[in-house]
Amino acid sequence: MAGRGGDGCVSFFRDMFVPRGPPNGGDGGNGGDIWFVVDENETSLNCVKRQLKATAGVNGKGKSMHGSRGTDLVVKVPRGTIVREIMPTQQQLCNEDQESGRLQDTVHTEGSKRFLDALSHRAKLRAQTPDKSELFVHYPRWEERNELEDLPMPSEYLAAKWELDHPEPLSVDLVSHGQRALIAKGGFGGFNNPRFISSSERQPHYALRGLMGQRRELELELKTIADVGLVGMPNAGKSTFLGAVSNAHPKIASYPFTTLNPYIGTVEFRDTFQITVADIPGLIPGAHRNIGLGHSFLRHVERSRVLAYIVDVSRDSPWNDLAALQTELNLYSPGLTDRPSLVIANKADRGTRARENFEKWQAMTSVPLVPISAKFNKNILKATYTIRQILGK
Ligand SMILES: Nc1nc2c(ncn2[C@@H]2O[C@H](COP(=O)(O)OP(=O)(O)OP(=O)(O)O)[C@@H](O)[C@H]2O)c(=O)[nH]1
Ligand SMILES: [Mg+2]
Repeated sequence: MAGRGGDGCVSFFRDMFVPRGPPNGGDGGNGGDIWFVVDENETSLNCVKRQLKATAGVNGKGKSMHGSRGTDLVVKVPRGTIVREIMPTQQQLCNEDQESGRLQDTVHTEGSKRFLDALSHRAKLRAQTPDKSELFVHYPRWEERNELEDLPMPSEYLAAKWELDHPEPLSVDLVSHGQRALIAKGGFGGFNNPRFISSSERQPHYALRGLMGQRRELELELKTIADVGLVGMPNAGKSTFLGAVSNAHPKIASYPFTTLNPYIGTVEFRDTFQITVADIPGLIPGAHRNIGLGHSFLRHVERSRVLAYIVDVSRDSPWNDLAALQTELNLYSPGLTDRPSLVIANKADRGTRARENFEKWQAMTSVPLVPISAKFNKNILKATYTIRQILGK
């Protein structure tokens, strides 16, 4: 929720010789806004609190002192964050309608029903337009004397209120470093009493209250954006590969499902060209039935331009592993495997079996196949240059 606007102040100039001077209240400050800003160093949404609140604007004071603006709340989010507004469901809207209609349900006769209809309609209207005098701060003991029914409201106030009452549903995709999005706008700060001076009113004994800040219910989803997405079975060596080619230091271990969260590394070439690579948890056959860690992480490779399949080439018939991976990708999002891709045949250091497998595989496929040993840093450059070549196409 954004900050509430501060109230305007009603006050008058006072001096030893001027007991009733001109009005000199100050305006209330606007409430703080809530902003999201993309920071590429953030990797997860854990940093975003469940409830966000910006500070309120300060009330105006006498001697024309304006209240200061509420401080904006700026929240860092990772690149690839998608923000959506949660709209009230049909059911919730129905409940609200029932609530206001409850009065009617207890009535049976036609005549009294019409009477209660009118009553509840009026109650509804009143709920929408609160007593106008409540929108103002009154000078002590002037509440009764201030006649504000016909007072025109300032256009800035009306515009701010319109915006608050008719919010555009929020839907943004935060894709680049430094990108900002206004998530909730702070409330309008109330006007002071001098602003209400007119030909008919020289001494206004009222000032405007501030408006509430915007309040939104949002859903955040992270769909990582990297140039290359690493896809492979658990233990194939995805994280070892990422560690070998980039500045990242992902956790590596000899058991499956070492990686539990997506990880992004940047590969730097000699000519300063850079590519980002996303390492995600391993995928196993049946992931679409939520076996293993399921499909939930595939959204992190969904937006990659190139898919790099990491396959342990020392396993029996490694091409079956590739087929299984592709099946899972297509079950997650049909057509995902049409994306430019290459196969990185890892663990090529593992004896003759690895070499035989590789040679056999190369003879039967047309996809780029690069043998490497991520662990012993063999042929890594060939792999990164092949990726760069595919990206350039
Ligand atoms: N011999 C050999 N072992 C490797 C090679 N690359 C990785 N390994 C080993 O394979 C094991 C798994 O490596 P990881 O990089 O953690 O595999 P991963 O694909 O990230 O696994 P998950 O995160 O569990 O999906 C580790 O014990 C590595 O040391 C390689 O090129 N040769
Ligand atoms: Mg891993």
